[in-house]
Amino acid sequence: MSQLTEVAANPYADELAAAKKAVSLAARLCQRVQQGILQSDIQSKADRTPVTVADYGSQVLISLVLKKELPSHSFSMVAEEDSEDLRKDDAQQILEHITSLVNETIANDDSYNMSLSKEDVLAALDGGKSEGGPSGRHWILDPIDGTKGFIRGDQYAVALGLLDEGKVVLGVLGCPNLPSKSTNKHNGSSSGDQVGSLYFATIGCGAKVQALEGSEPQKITICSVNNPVDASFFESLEHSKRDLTSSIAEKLGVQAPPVRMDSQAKYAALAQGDGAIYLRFSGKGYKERVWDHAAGSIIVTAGGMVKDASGNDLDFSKGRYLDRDRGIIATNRYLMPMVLKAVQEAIDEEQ
Ligand SMILES: Nc1ncnc2c1ncn2[C@@H]1O[C@H](COP(=O)(O)OS(=O)(=O)O)[C@@H](OP(=O)(O)O)[C@H]1O
Ligand SMILES: [Mg+2]
Ligand SMILES: [Mg+2]
Ligand SMILES: [Mg+2]
Repeated sequence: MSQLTEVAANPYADELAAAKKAVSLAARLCQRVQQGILQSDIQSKADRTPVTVADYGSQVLISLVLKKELPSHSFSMVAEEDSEDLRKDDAQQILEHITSLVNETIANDDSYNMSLSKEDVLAALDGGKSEGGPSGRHWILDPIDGTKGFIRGDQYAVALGLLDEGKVVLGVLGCPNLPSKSTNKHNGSSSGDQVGSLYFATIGCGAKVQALEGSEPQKITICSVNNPVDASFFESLEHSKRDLTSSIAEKLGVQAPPVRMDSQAKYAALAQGDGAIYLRFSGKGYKERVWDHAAGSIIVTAGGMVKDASGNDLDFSKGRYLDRDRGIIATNRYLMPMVLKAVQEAIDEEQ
């Protein structure tokens, strides 16, 4: 397809190309850090959740690449991290470390001839303080989703979405540790799946996967199981109300044990047909953040459905938090009505 035809078919082709480039570069930084992560690379945030040099480095690189690749676009970003903790006196060493990680990642790639100062790094981080909302365009970024999984050496995702007039129109998920069925199918490999994939979708154009290091994109499809007895479900490793999800699974007659996985890699795995259902029910009072679902949900909705517990679409237009009714359910269109019914019954019984 010529570039002109591609732009006509996909009005977000330029943004998609920039987002894929940004996420790939950030994933490279993350992979390097995960291989040799030290206790001194990890900090604790005010809400007691962890953040690492790679979360910060990834956010800096992504904002940098998006600005470089889309110079004529206005820039607004809703991102998880900010510079506050790094501006403290005792954070100077870690800030230096982040700055050199970012500069080394740029130097190892041929695209940009530049070097960032510590001030540039702080300013790039604060470019993610937008409130988002229902009008205009806003990037939505989780520079590392599943930081706990990242630290453990397990699954994590670099998750970038684009909100346009309150709707998610594009999503890219870099999943360095997730095996991709689709890329494997086409490279003829029989000795295990290709690990390290880039999943992406733009509204109305389906979802695809390619190797993080670059390969021909392949379409992915959600599984077509229509009997819940044959379905398996994903849930979070640490933030899941297991009593509720097991009650839902029991009502559905699901036989397989839950697949517990960190991060939006769950959405990617679901979108490529590795399982049939993703149930996300967090503790009472926890408000979901838009960056934990924007990229993942559009990759699933390309072939499946993502709803809240009342069967409504997720509303990303309300700022940094998701306006939703208890719980998130992702599955194919055959299973969704049955899952929603089981969810309602399980919630009613719980009350
Ligand atoms: N209490 C509570 N309940 C629900 N969700 C929470 C909670 N605390 C944090 N978070 C958010 O969960 C994000 C990670 O989601 P996961 O699906 O990877 O969870 S888990 O780590 O597997 O449990 C995680 O994203 P990252 O901070 O990007 O890792 C948080 O935004
Ligand atoms: Mg997250
Ligand atoms: Mg994060
Ligand atoms: Mg976090």
